[in-house]
Amino acid sequence: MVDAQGEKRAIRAQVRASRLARTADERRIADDAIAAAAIAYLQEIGAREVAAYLALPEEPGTDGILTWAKEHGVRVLLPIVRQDGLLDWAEQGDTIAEGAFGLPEPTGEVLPPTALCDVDAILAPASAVDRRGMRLGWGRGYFDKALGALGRRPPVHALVFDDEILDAVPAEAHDQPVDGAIAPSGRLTF
Ligand SMILES: Nc1nc2c(c(=O)[nH]1)N(C=O)[C@@H](CNc1ccc(C(=O)N[C@@H](CCC(=O)O)C(=O)O)cc1)CN2
Ligand SMILES: Nc1ncnc2c1ncn2[C@@H]1O[C@H](COP(=O)(O)OP(=O)(O)OP(=O)(O)O)[C@@H](O)[C@H]1O
Repeated sequence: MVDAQGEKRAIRAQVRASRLARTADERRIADDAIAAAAIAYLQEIGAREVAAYLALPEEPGTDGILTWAKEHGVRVLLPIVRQDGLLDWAEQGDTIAEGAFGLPEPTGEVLPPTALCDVDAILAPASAVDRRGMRLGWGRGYFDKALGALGRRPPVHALVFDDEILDAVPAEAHDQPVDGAIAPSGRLTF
């Protein structure tokens, strides 16, 4: 009997261990490569507004992308975890606060979940993605809900390390596929 939730838990545990095992040098090299691929993509589509996230040290980093966006007048929406399981958003500013689950969060004016409709591209956190575009998150459904609620959906790319691009991740009915992945080895389109 295939148990999608059990398989998902096992993949998340493996990814968590692999992320924690990376050295600071390895992280920096990977983050720089992800930023280069992401920035090239955002330039290619002429993005003026993007949704991304503030990364924990072990996650695929977004600092390079956020700095580039700030320098080029590209507006970035960053998620804020709500009590009810949805995500609010706030524009990238100069300060960061610690939010729910110890996640770094923006401190600006809080925008509702529908703010996500207006962006040109979404760079989503993920624990793994497969070659069909099925994305696995961290198990609370925040991005599945955020993406599932959008009428017109901007293109979504998962930011992952190369070893997180798998042949198949377990899919459940509510899982929202993504359009591509951005990893140190470059951008993949599904
Ligand atoms: N940097 C960052 N911000 C983000 C996300 C993210 O993945 N990364 N999110 C993306 O959705 C949302 C928050 N998602 C969360 C998802 C799960 C848990 C959590 O508590 N998870 C479990 C087990 C995690 C694990 O398997 O390692 C726990 O800690 O008990 C917390 C936040 C919004 N902001
Ligand atoms: N659109 C939705 N509406 C209501 N509940 C949802 C929705 N999407 C996901 N969920 C719930 O969220 C929980 C976590 O789902 P899942 O294990 O697929 O998370 P995930 O893909 O790791 O999370 P995330 O979307 O945050 O990256 C599940 O219990 C699921 O029922």
